[in-house]
Amino acid sequence: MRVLVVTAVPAERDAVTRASGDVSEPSVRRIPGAELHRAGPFDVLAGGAGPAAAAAATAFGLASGPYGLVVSAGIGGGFAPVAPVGSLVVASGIVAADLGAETPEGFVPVTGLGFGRDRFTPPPAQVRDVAAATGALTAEILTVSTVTGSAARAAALLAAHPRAGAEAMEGFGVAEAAERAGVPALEIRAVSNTVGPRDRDAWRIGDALAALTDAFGKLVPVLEGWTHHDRNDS
Ligand SMILES: O=C(O)c1cccc(C(=O)CC[C@H]2O[C@@H](n3cnc4c(=O)[nH]cnc43)[C@H](O)[C@@H]2O)c1
Repeated sequence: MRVLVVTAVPAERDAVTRASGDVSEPSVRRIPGAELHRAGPFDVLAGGAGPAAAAAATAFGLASGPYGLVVSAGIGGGFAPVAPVGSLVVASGIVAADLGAETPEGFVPVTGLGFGRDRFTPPPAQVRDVAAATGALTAEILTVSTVTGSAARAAALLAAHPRAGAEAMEGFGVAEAAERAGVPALEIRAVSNTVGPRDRDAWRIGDALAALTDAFGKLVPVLEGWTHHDRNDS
């Protein structure tokens, strides 16, 4: 099974491609708006930051397929104390945390307004396998368009989403495009910073990128298992 991995920036893409060993001569294919870097079972692209860029890039990536799975991957903010810097989170739910409306009574999600959707649920068996292979925490990952920068906003997000482990900016866009293409989607985040008051100097991007490489290395045999399982089922 080939897997499309969608990151925001090239540094995250390269952290994933490094997982499959020798990438001195990466195989690169141009698709509209991005480069697809082939590395073992993964085709990896850096689609840009935010859910809109991620959805567009995922749609073009999937159209170049076929793919059996899409993974939104990269660094992310972790909610303390469950997801410390350097840890890994795999999404049990991919949630658009700021898609809705402010009202006098507070934030109302689009579903409360009577339209749209604000969450996708990745396939639980694959989430379990990823967590077991990588040691990732399983929790909801919030998609936000604005990086959280205060303790008050972090607390409000956790109050609204008590099962949240991390936030990032692309997962919901990737999942939306994948759903429309009929392909299952996962989200995996390596925690580079704690969600809360902004302190860019405290971000441990190098450690998080190393954790991402390590995680995708551990996923290669897991994917082979899924592929064999698929074959045995057919
Ligand atoms: O400056 C660098 O070297 C560098 C290397 C890799 C990645 C970056 C990014 O800035 C990636 C942006 C990407 O990261 C996600 N992210 C990370 N922390 C948070 C957060 O606390 N809240 C929301 N998103 C976060 C997000 O998906 C961004 O698109 C820089």
